[in-house]
Amino acid sequence: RSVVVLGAPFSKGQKRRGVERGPKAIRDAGLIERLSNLDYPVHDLGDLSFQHLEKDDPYMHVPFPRTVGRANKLLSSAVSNAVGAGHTTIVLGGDHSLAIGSVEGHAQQCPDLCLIWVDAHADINTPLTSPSGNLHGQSVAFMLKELQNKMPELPGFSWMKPFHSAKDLVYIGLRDVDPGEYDILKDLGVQYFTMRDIDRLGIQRVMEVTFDHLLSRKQRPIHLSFDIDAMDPSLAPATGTPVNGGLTYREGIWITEEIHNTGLLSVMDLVEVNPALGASREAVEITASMAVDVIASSLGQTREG
Ligand SMILES: N[C@@]1(C(=O)O)CN(C[C@@H]2CCCCN2)C[C@@H]1CCC[B-](O)(O)O
Ligand SMILES: [Mn+2]
Ligand SMILES: [Mn+2]
Ligand SMILES: [Mn+2]
Repeated sequence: RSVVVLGAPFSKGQKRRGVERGPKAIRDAGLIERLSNLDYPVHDLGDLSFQHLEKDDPYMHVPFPRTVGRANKLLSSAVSNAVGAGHTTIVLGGDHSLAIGSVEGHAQQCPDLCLIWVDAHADINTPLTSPSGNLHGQSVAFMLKELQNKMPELPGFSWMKPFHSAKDLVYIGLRDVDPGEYDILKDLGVQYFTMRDIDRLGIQRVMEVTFDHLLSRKQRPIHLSFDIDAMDPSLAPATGTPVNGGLTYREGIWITEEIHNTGLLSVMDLVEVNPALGASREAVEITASMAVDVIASSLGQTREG
């Protein structure tokens, strides 16, 4: 399988400047070189260029809906094309609102995909439940058919409709979930593992239960949407919404090694690296290096040689 890398220098799903420079920071940390050591061709397709729409007033306290919607429409077709061409596709963010387009485009090619969301946050607010309005905290709500009647028609999103089922989603790493999100997770019966669950069960058991939940009936393509803020802030400080008590390095790499070992990884997002938010150059490098390690181990880099 060949691998393509696609930069999505996107920031309008949240309010902190700098996350649009995430793709460059990850490349500068040596991503392409690291992937080239693995045994398949790697194509770097460069960065998508997103238009910033002049007239894009907030809609129901949601900022930049048209800009975010337009960017995701573009990303959706880029991911759909890459997957359709037979490539395993790595999307570099950029904020987590880009997952709307990434997963939607993947689902155009692989409607039976399953989604593993590694994140401190559930990103499942609707515009009505969101405390911030920021679309990077609402990505999953746009995807789920079960939430269709709870989602207003946001300008900029008429190109898509909900395409995913709650039973085909698993969260790993949750530790900062809003009340409205908690209600949705419970109502929909979504399978999730908080950091407390990981402490109770251990990461090996968490991955066994995750794959049993998603793959036991039938093997199908995996979409891994990995928010770098799932990692403990000591390992990924340069990010917009850090939350203490995150994944250890070894837990994060166990997750990605196990996903690689399924042989089913089809598309991966690595999002929320914000070089502007590192307290020092070293903090930025630590974060970008963590992102490279997460991606490389998802694609087959092993610790045993
Ligand atoms: N749920 C949130 C939302 O704004 O919707 C609220 N939260 C921040 C808030 C700070 C104060 C304590 C409670 N949490 C960020 C999260 C979105 C994260 C997006 B991601 O892509 O980084 O996961
Ligand atoms: Mn090619
Ligand atoms: Mn997050
Ligand atoms: Mn996220």
